[in-house]
Amino acid sequence: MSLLFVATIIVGALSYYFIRRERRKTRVAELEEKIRVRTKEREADFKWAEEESKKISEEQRKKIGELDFEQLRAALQRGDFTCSEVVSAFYSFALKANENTNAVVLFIRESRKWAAEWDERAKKGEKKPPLLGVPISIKECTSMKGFDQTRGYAASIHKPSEHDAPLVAQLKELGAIPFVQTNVPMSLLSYTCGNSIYGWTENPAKKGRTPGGSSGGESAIIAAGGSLLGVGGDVGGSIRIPAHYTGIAGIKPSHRRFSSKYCTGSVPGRPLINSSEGPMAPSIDTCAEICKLSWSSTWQSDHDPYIPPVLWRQELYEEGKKYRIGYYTDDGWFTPTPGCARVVEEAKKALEAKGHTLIPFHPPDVPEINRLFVCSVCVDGGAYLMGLMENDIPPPVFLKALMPLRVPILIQRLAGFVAGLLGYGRIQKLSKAMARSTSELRSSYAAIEEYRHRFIHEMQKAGVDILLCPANIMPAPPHEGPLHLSCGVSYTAIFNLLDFGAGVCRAGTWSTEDERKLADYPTTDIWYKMAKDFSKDSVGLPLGVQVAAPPYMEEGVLRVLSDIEHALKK
Ligand SMILES: CCCCCC/C=C\CCCCCCCC(=O)NCCO
Repeated sequence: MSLLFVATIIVGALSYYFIRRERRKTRVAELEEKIRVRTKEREADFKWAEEESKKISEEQRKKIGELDFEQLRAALQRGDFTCSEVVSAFYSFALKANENTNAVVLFIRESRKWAAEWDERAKKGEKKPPLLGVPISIKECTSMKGFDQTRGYAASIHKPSEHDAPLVAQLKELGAIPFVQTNVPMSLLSYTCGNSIYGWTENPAKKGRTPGGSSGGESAIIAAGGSLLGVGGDVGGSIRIPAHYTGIAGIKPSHRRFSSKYCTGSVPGRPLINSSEGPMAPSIDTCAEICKLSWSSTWQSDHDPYIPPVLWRQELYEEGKKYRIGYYTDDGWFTPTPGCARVVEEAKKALEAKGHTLIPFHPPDVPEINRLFVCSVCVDGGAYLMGLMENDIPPPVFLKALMPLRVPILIQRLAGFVAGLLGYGRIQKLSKAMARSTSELRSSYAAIEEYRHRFIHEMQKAGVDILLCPANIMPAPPHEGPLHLSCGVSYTAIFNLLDFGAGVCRAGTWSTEDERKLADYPTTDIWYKMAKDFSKDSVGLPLGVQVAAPPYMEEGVLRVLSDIEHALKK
């Protein structure tokens, strides 16, 4: 009897195992087929773009390629080039940029039609909108009607969106022409850039290094000259870290300045830590111009009543406006590698020279805030992410990164306790990040709400309006680096948790002196060792600084970044 029982259990377990294995095989085959089809569509798209790019003379293309954003905009307004000529030129710039970066996901073929329509209207003498004919690149997960927002999941191929994201829709009405979709990391919850559908995106400054993420396709195409303006999104640094790694600029406004309607985030249903769309461009002045145009009317709140009708506040952006700026180079959680702190000191001096007042500021309790961020950005301990990944075919390093989340929460904490006994306090701290119950989740949310008021109070006490700090702990690391160092986003994630507006502009370059000083960088735990390792051999890589301010003060952030960029950008 008992033998029969044991045999039944074994047969049952084996059948379950084999059925699951077969199901998985069938699923993988289905997903691989989807990727094969998408790869063919992508190749066809690139051929199409190549043909279309020939519809302009070499001489015209060269002239267009020499223009920056403002010059191109003015040339289009004057009618020096038609929108169709400009879009043709940008197909070729994007293809060229893609050769070394693999930033482009798909071309938006309707751009050809939109350009022709604007040309037609201009011919009829209609009033020209302010962004007439300016081509813009769009992060893959930003809703575009008729296009997939896969977020790197093969399962989401051929499930096109029915709507444009509000920021895209508004930019289109202002005359801009979305012409290309750009790459993201699978899940979006990482600051690298790669997935099984489209592969890895390279940093144009150095092969083998990431352009950052999740808006890494955007930063790469812009830094490589394939686009003059892009739309990214940011829930923990996804606009700002790519800007820092590639030497461009970007701003994540506080989340109720642009509507997020129709935007597919990394973890839907997440309160408090929200994703914000925002502009990315070679210069912060372009980002400022886009914010100004967008907030010069109540378009966003007219289309999404959850957005308060806060208009552009020119008085905060006025050239010559002086601010009291709190600055720090170390947040008390993760000491940045040398160049990343040095550029903050240089930006501080440049701002003082412009007449701003710089005051040392210590953000309170960042280690605890980092723990609360990880808890709240995942919400359910990683269950949603793991569900999607298990039903898909992630690059192996993504599975490795998710491994700690597969361990039951009690074991995570026990392992953290042991790490604490061995002197690895930071690891112990993060091992307590995931909520074990809704009651723990609620108390994390309560702690975030309380922290927001405490932080503002600290700023008021110190008499500062705006903050200056590093953009990230290191210069652009190798592709897999961010997946091993998810805890390396404290400098950016804090401003998502606070819901501040925050932006980054270029402030310098990793130098031989930074490389030499790296020898003294701490190696007190595995995370510091990795950051040190990933920062090696970085001479010549771009470095940015970050500026942040409480909600609805984005104009001040843009003013300070512009002052830094003009003083320091080489
Ligand atoms: C892919 C592995 C995920 C592991 C989960 C680790 C938990 C927390 C990591 C936080 C990292 C945040 C990076 C944020 C990137 C970002 O801003 N994405 C924008 C999405 O719209």
